[in-house]
Amino acid sequence: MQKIVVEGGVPLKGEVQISGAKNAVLPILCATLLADGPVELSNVPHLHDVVTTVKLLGELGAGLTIDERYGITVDATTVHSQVASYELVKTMRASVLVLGPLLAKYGHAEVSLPGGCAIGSRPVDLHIKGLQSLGAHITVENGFIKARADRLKGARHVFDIVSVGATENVLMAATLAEGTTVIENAAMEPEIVDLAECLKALGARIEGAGSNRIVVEGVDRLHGGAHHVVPDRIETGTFLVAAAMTGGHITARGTRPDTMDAVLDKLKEAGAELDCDGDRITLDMGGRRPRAVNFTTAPHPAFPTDMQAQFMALNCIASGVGVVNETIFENRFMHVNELVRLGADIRVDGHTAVVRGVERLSGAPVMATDLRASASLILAGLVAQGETTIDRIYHLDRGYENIEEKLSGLGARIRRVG
Ligand SMILES: CC(=O)N[C@H]1[C@@H](OP(=O)(O)OP(=O)(O)OC[C@H]2O[C@@H](n3ccc(=O)[nH]c3=O)[C@H](O)[C@@H]2O)O[C@H](CO)[C@@H](O)[C@@H]1O
Ligand SMILES: C=C(OP(=O)(O)O)C(=O)O
Repeated sequence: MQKIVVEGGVPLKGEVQISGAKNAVLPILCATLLADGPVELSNVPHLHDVVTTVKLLGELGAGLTIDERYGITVDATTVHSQVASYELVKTMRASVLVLGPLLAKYGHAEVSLPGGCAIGSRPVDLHIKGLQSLGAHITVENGFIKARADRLKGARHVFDIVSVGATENVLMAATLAEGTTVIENAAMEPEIVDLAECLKALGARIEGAGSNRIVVEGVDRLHGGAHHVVPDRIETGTFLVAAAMTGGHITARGTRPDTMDAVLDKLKEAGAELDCDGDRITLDMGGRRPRAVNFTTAPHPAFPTDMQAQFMALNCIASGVGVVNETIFENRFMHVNELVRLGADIRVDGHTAVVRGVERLSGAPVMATDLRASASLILAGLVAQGETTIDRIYHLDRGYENIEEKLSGLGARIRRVG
């Protein structure tokens, strides 16, 4: 099995190109199922999760063309199956996002339940309730969500709690429903805005994406079109934290500073100097040790759960004590024990982790447990004395494109072995 080996101690310097966002491209690939013509996607990151989604679309019968720059064109006019199998869905939660599009387009869909994952249970009751509000009949049998509707009907739906995935499923389904759908307490993530932009390019009528109230005027059909995927704010944040931890000076290129206020504010609080200029963010730490920061994860625009592990790594070597509250997932502290193996001082009590910064970490073999946990271990390895070997890096390949090449380009001593 492949591993990543990091030798700590180099302050990162230089420029890094940011890829398209995993959490935007996955729902957008699912949305292509709604269109009556080819949909051309650019700025698609080359990630394992993208490969899995493409495989799923292929299994459903969609025509797929991939160009030399990893632009993907999906032609869903040849789709002949409305069943998403367990084999593909189990490896990736985002597969449940074919439910809304298949149901809206074909009047029926069967999608395997995604099941839990390392960071906590991943229920889909909110997805189901939302689609039921649009008139779908849904049962859960033999591990499958089975949905049926002659034609979905627009309705007002108020989400009990903010859910990114459920907002996406209902938004996609509503584009082809009869009449107006109002989604209240909608998720406001930049990836929802990007999905709405793509749907609009295909002829959907949507207002309010990015606010907590989205209004969709259903249309009879969506046509083909083109969309450029939004840059990955979590990948951007991960590189900026890496630079801050190593006392470095880097520029992230091809990103969107306006999508990451909470993260940039925390970096400033940690002592980083930041300069945002168009699609570039420059961070200068000037060799200083970061200050520990307190934060609580919550839906956008608050601090993202997908940056929790990386900032936890920063707190490990910062001056002072940082208190971290995780409110989205019940089990998203899997990286704590691994960081402790590198010499970190962290106490967990329920949803709260108290991190006392130490002067230095020391390299050791560690195990990646999920995607962002893997990233946090690389970041810790970048500042640890000696060699850190990270096992089970397939998690990393789900969500970071060429992370070791990109970090090497910034001067890090990092390599993949095995
Ligand atoms: C609000 C939030 O930060 N969502 C994150 C969540 O999105 P993802 O779409 O996976 O999860 P949701 O936004 O749906 O989950 C938000 C909360 O709602 C609960 N829930 C969700 C669906 C459902 O049917 N029933 C239910 O109870 C979840 O357990 C969770 O506590 O994970 C992604 C991957 O890490 C992140 O990119 C998203 O930012
Ligand atoms: C956990 C993540 O992704 P997923 O919801 O696809 O598991 C993530 O992006 O951090």
